[in-house]
Formats: sequence, structure tokens, C-alpha cells
Amino acid sequence: MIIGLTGGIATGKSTASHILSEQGIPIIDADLIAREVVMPGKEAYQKIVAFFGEKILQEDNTLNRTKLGEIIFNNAEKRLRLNEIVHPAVREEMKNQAEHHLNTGSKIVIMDIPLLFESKLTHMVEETWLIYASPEIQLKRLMERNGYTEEQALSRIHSQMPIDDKKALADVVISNNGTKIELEEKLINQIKRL
Ligand SMILES: CC(C)(COP(=O)(O)OP(=O)(O)OC[C@H]1O[C@@H](n2cnc3c(N)ncnc32)[C@H](O)[C@@H]1O)[C@@H](O)C(=O)NCCC(=O)NCCS
Ligand SMILES: Nc1ncnc2c1ncn2[C@@H]1O[C@H](COP(=O)(O)OP(=O)(O)OP(=O)(O)O)[C@@H](O)[C@H]1O
Repeated sequence: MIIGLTGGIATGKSTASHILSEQGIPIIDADLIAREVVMPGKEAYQKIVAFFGEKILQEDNTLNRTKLGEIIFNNAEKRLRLNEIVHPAVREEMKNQAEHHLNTGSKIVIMDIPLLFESKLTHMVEETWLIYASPEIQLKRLMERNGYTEEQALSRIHSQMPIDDKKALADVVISNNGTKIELEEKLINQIKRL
């Protein structure tokens, strides 16, 4: 069974994935794969440099993620272009990893996909879980975790489907407005249900 774990930026997907991983469940992390497929030498890397220019590179030729983020979280057209470059490679690697886990005895696999609904990837999973935090808590956690100003945080939040809209699309809504312990209890209950 493949579960699609999603949420909004900073609502707690990684925290939830970490808890589930401690329960022995394999996690396939789209953010992590999205970092790997843009390493120098990869096809997506070449396409990004060709489109955005060398100004988005650091001295060691790896991507300057802060710079690229400032561009794409403030420009929907450029964000779509980056998504078109990066997402196909991410999807392929996610599928490969899921196949590997299911072929080697795992009964449940979690795919942590921030843009599960935006990118219409629900066909890749059998059930969708939304890690939900209220817009106020989401903004506060994002500003604290990344040291962003309110403006920087909101530009990222507004690059995604509003978290309250995702609620209507998810099979299971797991509220993460409380403590991490409470989140852990809810996740363990979901695992027991399966
Ligand atoms: C723009 C980039 C370089 C900024 O890197 P940075 O290290 O600052 O952020 P990181 O990758 O850790 O992402 C943090 C969060 O931002 C959100 N986010 C990332 N990319 C996008 C996007 N294209 N649209 C909306 N939200 C996004 C997600 O919630 C993600 O969890 C990077 O996010 C990126 O390459 N994005 C495009 C690939 C992508 O869509 N990744 C997300 C899932 S595959
Ligand atoms: N229940 C909680 N109580 C307090 N802080 C929390 C809770 N859950 C998560 N956090 C904190 O909120 C921040 C965002 O959580 P996390 O990194 O798990 O979000 P995410 O959804 O994976 O974000 P991204 O979309 O950027 O990958 C982190 O600093 C995390 O420690």
C-alpha cells in the first residue's frame, strides 16, 4: 500500500515522516529526490542553468537554492518552468524507490510529496494523508524555522494550494496544531487502522 503524505509548506510533513520512519515504515521524500536530480551533471541541472542563467549558481557550480527560491516563489511562470524541468525526474525516481520497497517485503510505503494535489499525483498513491496546520500556525512555524520575514514566508505559502482547500481533497486529515507527541499518537493510530 502506498500512502501519499502531503500538507502545506511547514505544516509538518517531515516531522510526520520522521515519526513514521521510526515505526519502521520506508519513506520516499520528494524534496530530497528533488535535491538529488538537480546536482551538477544531471539533465535537470543543465536545463535549469540554460533557462535561469549562471546567476543562480554558487561558486562550486551547485545551485544557489536561496536565489532560485527568491525567483520562483515570486514568479508563477518561472515556477511552472522549474516544475516542468524537475518534476518528471522526481516522479520517476519515486516510482523506482516504491517498487524496490514493495518488492523487498514492505507492506506500507509513504511518499512524502508537498505538491501531491497541485501536481495531480494522486494516481501514484492509494490513500492520501494531509498533515494540517492552521494558516496562522503554518506561517509562524515557517517564519521561525527558516528565519523568513512575513513577506518571504507568504510568497512561499501562496505558491501552493491553500491548506484549507487541501482538506477537502485528502482521504485522511491529521491535525498538527498541537504538540509533536499528539501528532505521533495520531499517526500511530492511522498505522494501526491499516
Ligand atoms: C526552489 C528551490 C531550489 C528552493 O530550495 P529550498 O532549499 O529553499 O527549499 P526546499 O527544496 O527545501 O523546499 C521547501 C518547501 O518549499 C515548497 N516548495 C518547493 N518547491 C515548490 C514549488 N515549485 N511550488 C510550491 N512549493 C514548493 C515545498 O513545500 C517544500 O517542502 C527548491 O524548492 C526547488 O527546486 N523546487 C522545485 C522542485 C519542487 O517542486 N520541489 C517540491 C516537491 S517535488
Ligand atoms: N506539533 C508541532 N509543534 C511544534 N513545532 C512543530 C510541530 N510540528 C512541526 N513543527 C515544527 O515546524 C516546522 C515545520 O515542520 P516540518 O519541517 O516537519 O514541515 P514540512 O511540512 O516538512 O515543511 P516543508 O514543506 O518545508 O518541507 C519545523 O521547525 C518543525 O520542527
